[in-house]
Amino acid sequence: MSIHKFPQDFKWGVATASYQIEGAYNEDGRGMSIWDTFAHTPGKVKNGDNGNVACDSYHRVEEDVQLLKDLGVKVYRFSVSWPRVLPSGRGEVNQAGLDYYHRLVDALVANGIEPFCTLYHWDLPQALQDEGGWGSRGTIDAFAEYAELMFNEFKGKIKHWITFNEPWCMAFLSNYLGVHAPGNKDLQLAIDVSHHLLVAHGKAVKRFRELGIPGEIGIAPNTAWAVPYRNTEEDIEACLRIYGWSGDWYLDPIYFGEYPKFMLEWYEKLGYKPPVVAGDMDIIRQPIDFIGINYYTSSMNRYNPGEAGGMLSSEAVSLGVAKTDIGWEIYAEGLYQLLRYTADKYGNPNLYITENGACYNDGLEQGGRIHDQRRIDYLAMHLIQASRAIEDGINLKGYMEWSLMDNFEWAEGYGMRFGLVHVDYDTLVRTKKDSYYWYKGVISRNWFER
Ligand SMILES: OC[C@@H]1[C@@H](O)[C@H](O)[C@@H](O)c2[nH]c(CCc3ccccc3)c[n+]21
Repeated sequence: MSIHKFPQDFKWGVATASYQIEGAYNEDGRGMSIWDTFAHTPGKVKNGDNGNVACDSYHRVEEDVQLLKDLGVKVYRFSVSWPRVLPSGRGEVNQAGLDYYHRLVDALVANGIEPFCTLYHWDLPQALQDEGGWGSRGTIDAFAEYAELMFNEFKGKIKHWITFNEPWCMAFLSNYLGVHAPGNKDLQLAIDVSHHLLVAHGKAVKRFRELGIPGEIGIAPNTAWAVPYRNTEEDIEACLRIYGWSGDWYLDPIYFGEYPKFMLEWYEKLGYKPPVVAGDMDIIRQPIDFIGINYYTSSMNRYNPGEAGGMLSSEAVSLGVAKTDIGWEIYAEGLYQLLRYTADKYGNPNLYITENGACYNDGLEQGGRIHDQRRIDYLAMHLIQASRAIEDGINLKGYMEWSLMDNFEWAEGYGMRFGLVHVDYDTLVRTKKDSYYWYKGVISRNWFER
């Protein structure tokens, strides 16, 4: 057994997202989002689940903040529902929507918890989608206006801001693979969406600086690590394309003002390229204060130019390790390698792990306890790698576990549970799982033994 320690000021937290927990989808003036439309479309979400009610967090601010306080977190990462504050995406503000976030933020601050606000976690106002959504350059300025509204409204209260959660999901999972809202399957559209969201990110960061908003701002790509099947150039390059797809494609324009050459050449070989307009790259490359790392799993990849290799000619081969209940392989070493790669490539910037967690669908046992030992094991394995990264000089400043509570797991619906707290979706009763108590201990001690 060894002791794994963390720095004194390490920001321990948990994360959630608006569409996954709030519910109240048509209350108090909230406008429709693309996820309301998508989830209401038969066949898109397992069991026909949707976020109409979710965890009903819109009506349970005090109850949820009490869960956070009991857990002892220093930060709480949540996201804002853009259509709740701007029902049509731009123009008229819905004061009741802003009031909800004021209630949440004020309760957090009153309990000594720092709000960590994601401006966009996938719930685009449907009104903007009707005008082309992220495939249209018009959405860029709509986002910048939304961001400015939130910066001014919460100036001094919210000091940690994330523009976008997982650009790859916004672009490729949603517009090339068609798995998420709005469900398109168009590679050029996905490349257009990537570019437009990057310009929108840059404009928001620029306004953040110009407005003199106190605090820090960053972006949270989902970056999957990839291990080469054989130590050959072909397999290594197949891996480079995998994390280039979801990581470098977004971070290189921000840090270097240009798309990664190897990915540009790959797309151009297929006949695709980003719709760059003069001046875009200078807007995108506004300096940011941190990178949010969302890490869950890794893959082993090998070069395969055939069908199995897909658009990137990179085929995933099983790592031969245990999987969580959603089928993702458990590979904690990949977190360290990803942190190392990111630190080395982008000049050791401040990093937060903005998401890390596991899907285990353990249910309520007699006596109302939930023995999710597998989640505890998963978290411990990954926190060991986080502690190792810090000892190696990587500027990892915090860790936000996904997720505070079971919630709407996108296309998987409510069948996949990631929470430290169990939610009974019939009664909405919250029940702390064993992992909640374990994580509470880690936070209070700032170390753990394993
Ligand atoms: O799937 C668990 C969580 C989601 O609930 C979060 O909203 C989202 O930020 C998030 N990202 C990832 C990794 C990328 C991914 C997203 C969705 C589906 C499959 C993989 C896992 N998760």
